[in-house]
Order: sequence, then C-alpha cells, then structure tokens
Amino acid sequence: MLKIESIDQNQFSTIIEERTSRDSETYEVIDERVKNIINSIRDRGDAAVFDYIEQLDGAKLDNLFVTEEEINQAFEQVDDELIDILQEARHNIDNYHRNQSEKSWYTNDGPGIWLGQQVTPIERVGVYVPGGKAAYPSTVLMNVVPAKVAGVESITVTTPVQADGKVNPNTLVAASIAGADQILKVGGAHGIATLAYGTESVNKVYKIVGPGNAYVARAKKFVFGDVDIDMIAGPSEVCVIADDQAEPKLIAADLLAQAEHDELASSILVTTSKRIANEVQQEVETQTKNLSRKEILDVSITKQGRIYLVDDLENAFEFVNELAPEHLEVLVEQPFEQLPKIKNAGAIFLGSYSPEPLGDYFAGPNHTLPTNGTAKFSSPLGVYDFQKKSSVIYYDKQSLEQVNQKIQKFAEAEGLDAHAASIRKRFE
Ligand SMILES: NC(=O)c1ccc[n+]([C@@H]2O[C@H](COP(=O)([O-])OP(=O)(O)OC[C@H]3O[C@@H](n4cnc5c(N)ncnc54)[C@H](O)[C@@H]3O)[C@@H](O)[C@H]2O)c1
Ligand SMILES: N[C@H](CO)Cc1c[nH]c[nH+]1
Ligand SMILES: [Zn+2]
Repeated sequence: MLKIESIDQNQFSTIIEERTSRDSETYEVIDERVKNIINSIRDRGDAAVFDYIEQLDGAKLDNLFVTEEEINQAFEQVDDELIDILQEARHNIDNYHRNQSEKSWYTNDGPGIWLGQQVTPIERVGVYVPGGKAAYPSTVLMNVVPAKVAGVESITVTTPVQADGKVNPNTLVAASIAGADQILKVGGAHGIATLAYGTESVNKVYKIVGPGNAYVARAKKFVFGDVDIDMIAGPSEVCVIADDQAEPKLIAADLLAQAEHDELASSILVTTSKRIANEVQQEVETQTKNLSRKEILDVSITKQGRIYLVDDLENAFEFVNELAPEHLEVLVEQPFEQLPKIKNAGAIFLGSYSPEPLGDYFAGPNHTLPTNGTAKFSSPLGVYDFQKKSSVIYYDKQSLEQVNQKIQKFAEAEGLDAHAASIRKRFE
C-alpha cells in the first residue's frame, strides 16, 4: 500500500535526509568483492575476465567480443517494426544532443595576442549497458549517440553475456544502429575493470559511462581517477507534483512506471489535494494487479513509495527542490508558469501528455540522469561529457615584451627563478 503522509516545512529536511542517506554497511560485502575483481583483472587480464564470466554469468567463452555474424543474426531476430522505432528514437536523440555540442573559440585580445579554448572529443570511451535482469536497448542509444555527436573515435559497449554465450539481440541491434565500434560480452564489475585497465584483447578506454547495478556502480567509483566516469546512477526515481486538477489514474500509472524498474526504485507524489492523494493510493492498488512485475512493484511501492500532502504549491516546490529528483512530472494547471520555481531536478516533464516514459525512450533528451539528490549539483548525460577542452595561448614578441617585467616579478615572488629566466632570456 502506498502510504500517505501530511507534512509541513519543518519536516522537509529530515524526510529527505532519511530518503537519500545510504547504508554504508550494505556496500561492505559488495566493495570487497568488487576490489578483488578489479585487482585480479589488472593482474591476470583476459584469463581473469573469462573466469569471472564463467563464475558469475555462467558462460564459457573463448572470445570477449561480439562478432559481425552475431550482429547480423540479431537483426534477423528483432522485428522490423522495433528496428524502425529504434532508428527513429536514435534520430530524435541525435537531433536533441546536437544542440549541446560545445565549440572551440578564440579571441584576439589586442594586437599580437590570441587566446582561446580548443574543444576535442575524448578519443576512447566505454559504455556500460545493463543486461542482468533485463536488456535496455534505450540505454544503448542514450549513451552511444551523444558520444557519436561529440566525435568520439572509438566507442566500446560492454554488456553481460547470457549463459548460452549470446547477448540480447535488442541490445546488439541498438548498439549497431547507434554506431558503437565494438561490443564486449562482459557485464558487472568485471566489465568496468576490463574497460578501465584493458587486457591482452581489449584496449583500455579513457572514460566509462552508463548505469548498472551496485557492482557496476561501486566498480565505477573505484576506477574513477584512473579513468573518468560520468556519474554514479542509482535506482530510478520519479516525483510527481499534482494539484486538484490532475488525473489520479495517470499519476498512479506514472508512479508505477518507475517503481517497476527494481525493488529500490522510488516513486513519490507531492500534492496539495487530499482527494487526489486518496484516489491515487486506490489507483496504485488497482493498477498493480494488472502489471507483470507485481512482486517488484509491491516492494518498491511499499518501501520507497510515498504520497506527501502539503499545504500549497509553494511548499510542494520547496520540498521538491530539496529532494532534487531524477525525474519530475509537473501535473498542475499552467505547468510552464511553474518552471522558474524548479531549481533541482534531472529532467522535468510538463503537463499530462509528457509522461516520464516519453523521455525514457523517444523524445530526445537523455535518460541517464543524476539520482539520489545529486541533481543539486549535476546534469543529465550529454555531449559535453564526451568533450574536453584545452586552453590556447599565443603572444607575439612585442606583446610578451610589454608584460616581461611583471611576469618576472610575479615569478620571483613565488621564489621560482627558472620561471623568471624563461621569460627574461627571450629579451637578453
Ligand atoms: N539510470 C538509468 O538510466 C538506468 C537505465 C537502465 C537500467 N538502470 C538500472 O540498472 C540496473 C541494472 O541491473 P542488472 O542487475 O539488471 O544488470 P547489470 O548489467 O547492471 O548487472 C548484471 C551483472 O552484474 C553481475 N553480478 C550480479 N551479481 C553479482 C555478484 N554477486 N558478484 C559480482 N557480480 C555480480 C553479473 O555477473 C552481471 O554481469 C537496475 O538497477 C536498473 O534499474 C538504470
Ligand atoms: N527510467 C530509467 C532511468 O532514467 C531509464 C529507462 C530505460 N528503460 C526504461 N527506462
Ligand atoms: Zn524507466
């Protein structure tokens, strides 16, 4: 049963603290395991990767890469209508992300001085695609397409292999449509370690992106620094703000859509209406009965699901800004007018006809988003995650001569006379 709680401003921070604090003991066992996996792949390379695949995924492989033939077979297995939909979604994602591309710029700061910033793509990127409990072709598109738009030269997708040695055909078709350069059959922490450190058969990458379970997330945390990562994406979250005009049936459907991801997913309704609260509670009960992932829904709705009743919309937005949800649906009259009130949310869905799954699959914006309150300081995955910048500096002789004494003085103040000499020697 989805619980209803009436809350006031004084309770906001305590409620949110409780919701977002992580139980560090839960990670102790996972962390030890993940560190062992990373260390043995660093020590033993391919041999260790094959061992973990056999032990954890139940497959005996002699090649870590998906072959061209396997990709062709996948295209035969996947129905044509889905292939067309994947292509259209790829197009929408590509179109949206093109607006994010950062460009190099140069300024002529006086005669003989050019300053600028050169933007270059990261050369080699790894994309983790989850594939344990379910396959996520949408996640393939969301992670590979922005990397392509950024101009990344080599994109390696890695995803768990099934016990029969194959990879889910939908994932393979999506990877091919998105333009991945190679696909590895390595899931979990072993997939992350393989990408981060490389082996005899796999080239290491410079950055790893993509969501996954706790083994994947903790492995990303441990390899960060040796490679870059995008973020640690936790369990999915949706928060709906609704006034008295919203439709309880639709609110319930949207809460259940995120709750079905896994037992840890979180679905929250913040409303000003007691009637809406009661009707949504009832609707969630009714609709759950007709859904296939009933067991997951029962756990996530009971444990993390909540309906919070607040006094007015001002309070609703204040609570939501503190919560900083991954997805925020604004189901109130005049949703556009509320937009300036939203400071912290990964993705904002306005009005009754912009449900969250529209963003998961099709509209174009990325579905890899900051979770667990991190939308307070981070952004959706985007083209900018695959680009980096170099400063560019040019002074001619005359321009340097004009500032020569100042730089020498500055360097001497730091006690760095070799720095001062580097400038001085040009004018001796
Ligand atoms: N944020 C997003 O955009 C987004 C998108 C899709 C999926 N997800 C989330 O990603 C997660 C996917 O999880 P999943 O488990 O289905 O797939 P996964 O691919 O993340 O994990 C499966 C891998 O974990 C390994 N593993 C499982 N148990 C292990 C153990 N005890 N020790 C070591 N390794 C182990 C398996 O060998 C397998 O290779 C879900 O929580 C889902 O909600 C998030
Ligand atoms: N809602 C998930 C996290 O944003 C993404 C997803 C993939 N497939 C369906 N949903
Ligand atoms: Zn989803």
